[in-house]
Amino acid sequence: ILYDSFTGKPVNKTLLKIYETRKNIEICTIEIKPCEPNQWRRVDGSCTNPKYPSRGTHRTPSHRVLAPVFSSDYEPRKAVNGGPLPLARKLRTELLSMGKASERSITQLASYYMIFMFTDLSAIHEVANYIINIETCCIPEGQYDNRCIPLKIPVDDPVHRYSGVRCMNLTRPLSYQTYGCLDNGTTFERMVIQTPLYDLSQTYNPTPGVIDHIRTYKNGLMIEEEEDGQLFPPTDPDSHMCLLNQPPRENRCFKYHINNVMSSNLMNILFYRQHNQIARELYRLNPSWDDERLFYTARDINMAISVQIFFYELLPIIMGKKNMIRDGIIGDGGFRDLYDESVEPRMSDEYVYGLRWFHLIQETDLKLHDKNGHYVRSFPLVNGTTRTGFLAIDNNMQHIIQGSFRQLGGKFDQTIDYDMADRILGGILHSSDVTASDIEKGRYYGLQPYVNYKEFCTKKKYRSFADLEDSFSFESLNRLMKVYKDPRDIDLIAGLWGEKYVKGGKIPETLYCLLVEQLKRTVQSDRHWYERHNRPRAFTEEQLKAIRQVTIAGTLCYIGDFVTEIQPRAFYAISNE
Ligand code: HEM
Repeated sequence: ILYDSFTGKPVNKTLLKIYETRKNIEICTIEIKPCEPNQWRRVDGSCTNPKYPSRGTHRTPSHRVLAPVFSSDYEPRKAVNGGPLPLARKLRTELLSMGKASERSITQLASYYMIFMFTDLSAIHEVANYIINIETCCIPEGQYDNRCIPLKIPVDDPVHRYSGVRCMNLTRPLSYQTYGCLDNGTTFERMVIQTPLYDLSQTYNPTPGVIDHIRTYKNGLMIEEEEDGQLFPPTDPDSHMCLLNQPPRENRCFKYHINNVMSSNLMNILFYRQHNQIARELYRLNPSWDDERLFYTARDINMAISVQIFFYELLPIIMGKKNMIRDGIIGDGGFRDLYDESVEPRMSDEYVYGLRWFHLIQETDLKLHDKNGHYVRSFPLVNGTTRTGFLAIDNNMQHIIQGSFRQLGGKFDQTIDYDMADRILGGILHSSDVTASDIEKGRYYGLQPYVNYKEFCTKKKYRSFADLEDSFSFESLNRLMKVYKDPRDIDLIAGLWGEKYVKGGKIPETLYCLLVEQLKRTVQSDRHWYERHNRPRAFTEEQLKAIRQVTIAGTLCYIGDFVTEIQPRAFYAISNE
């Protein structure tokens, strides 16, 4: 049955005709085979909830915690006084300090895993749009191009007052309207490419049909290519997506996976390899199993590992373990069944957007180490985006992994690393400021002001800056008062940047609340959630126990190149304890 990606309902003939004329059937619809009650989790995410078969597939519309707000024509909302909101770049330079500071006990690996888990939910098609498709937003050619939303740089900018750069290329978010699945003039709905579930979309690729190119259809294995004794997912020698590869030595480029930020690429290679390791082990133990069973069992275990590490090892460090137990995000061992078939699998825009706050914790100066733990050299992380070929040469992958659990991560504070602030896209764009993009994009997604989200979370009213005194330090609130005339003008991410952290955790109170809001839905809406005892082909008690014992350290021992020594809790730094 052909379903409409936006409404989630079977497509009728009239609509099909419209899509045919617009030549966008492939994007606006998805074909789904009837759901079978005992089937494995499908790669394309369909039938996650049989009541809504097409919800959970890629291109499922997002959930909105608060209804979107725009001015006319889906342009950003205005300030309370009717004027434009302050320039995004101005806000960034006024609200965030630039510099470098390390956490005392959290490693770089935490940020690698964080970005890896975020790429399970999002994709870089919006970035590709402004680095590959539309490069003209800052030149006269792009001046009247409606697709362009360039970041303007004020003349007194602390960095660019000297450089002469007055504009950074940026394009509008991609929506159902962009692809012609909804008519112009209807409410903006962002088009998200991955499935709205934690199901390793980045490893298995939910785009219909792609998995057939990745699987060998033998013994549950996926295709691996060997280079220099290391195993990689298939490469495309003709791809132009690896913009920063330095040929002839660096020519590997994913064919069926996203060529992304380097840390995410690296984790993805590891989980890809892990699938095959698990499949081989399963085959050794169960030589009578067919390919289908081996593939889906290996995938099921691989997904469970990725989520177990995220929910039970990484997020508790960030959100506070007691908070997460209190709010029902994690259990205290054993099976858990929170599935509720009335809840549609959807990801909230605010959740994915809120994860951008983690741009503040990213240390970009990578310290590469060899397998004996000796420092080798530094490498700027931002020079590695889309540079998949770099990971295949000179033991780089091994050295980055070895460094990831030895180097301290960036501090969770209101300071942004220099490269994140001004050179986020390495050599791909001359100047690029991810945090200014974060502000600008929030406005084009129609996110409501920060205080409305705070109100949603605390049920209190925030009408004046004085109402915010309990949630900000004197200095952070002062910074906000300097740039915003009214607290109802404050952009969501700008509020998060300065807000005090949730008790027992390391993230802003309102971000914590938005993460909880989504993570609950994630567990409730997923029939295949690994902790359920009555999901199709559920783990036995003993099997779940084994998954519960998995750690990021154990995973790196299992699949990381030459990881023979590692601290047991590798998101924490090596200590004498
Ligand atoms: C803790 C690590 C990180 C996390 C959790 C994170 C998270 C995110 C999220 C959630 C988005 C929005 C995606 C969307 O809405 O579809 C985003 C956008 C982006 N991130 Fe990160 N990120 C991290 C580190 C990095 C690093 C290291 C780089 C580059 C080296 C990077 C570059 C970008 C870029 C270029 C965008 C798009 C900006 C835009 O067009 O608005 N991020 N990131």
